[in-house]
Amino acid sequence: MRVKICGITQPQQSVAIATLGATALGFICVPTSPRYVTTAQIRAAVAQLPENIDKIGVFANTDISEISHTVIDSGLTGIQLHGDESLEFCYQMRQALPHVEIIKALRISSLEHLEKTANYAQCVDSLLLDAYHPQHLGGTGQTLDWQMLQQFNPSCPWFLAGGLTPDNIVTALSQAKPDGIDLSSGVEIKPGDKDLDRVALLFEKLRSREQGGR
Ligand SMILES: O=C(O)c1ccccc1NCC(=O)[C@H](O)[C@H](O)COP(=O)(O)O
Repeated sequence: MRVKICGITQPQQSVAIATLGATALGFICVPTSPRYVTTAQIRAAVAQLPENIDKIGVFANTDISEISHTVIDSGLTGIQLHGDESLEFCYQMRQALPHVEIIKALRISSLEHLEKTANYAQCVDSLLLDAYHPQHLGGTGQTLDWQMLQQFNPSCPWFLAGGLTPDNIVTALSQAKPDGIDLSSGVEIKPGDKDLDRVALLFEKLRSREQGGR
């Protein structure tokens, strides 16, 4: 299972989190976020990371040329579109960056929202389902209704996000069956400052769940 830890701001934490077992790290490129990092900060973190770690930039309602410049200048291997990006935008993004992973994040508050995700599955590499919050786009610690996701099986791989923690991850995965998980505030001391003990605990929980066959 892919494990993405999002909202990294410190290069030394990115290396430690990769060593603990993360397969992907997320860097927030949304200036209003308390976890925002500049292109230069991302470049510094990426330079210290092994090649097999996915380096994902998180954008919201940013134009294609700005995203492309950030990706090229920083060495990101993927982007996560976390705003109101249309299907058309995702197709154009694919043409602009054909070799970069595109993840479309969708903030879900109802079954209707969930049904709309099918269209995006055609034009991106992966979906990421996050919880809806009226004021904030992400990193809110709000959980999704995992029960609603029991039958969710889109035509592309998907990440479960939204309020996941080392304490609730086993319950979440007993209900939803994602290809990957994404955590931010559930493994933080404060926004952008990850709690490495909580990250280690997360991987312990995932390992013992695997060993128990759950
Ligand atoms: O984390 C942010 O500050 C953020 C700001 C603006 C857009 C997206 C943002 N985060 C995106 C993520 O992928 C988070 O990991 C996701 O929302 C889950 O966060 P959490 O509920 O804290 O685990």
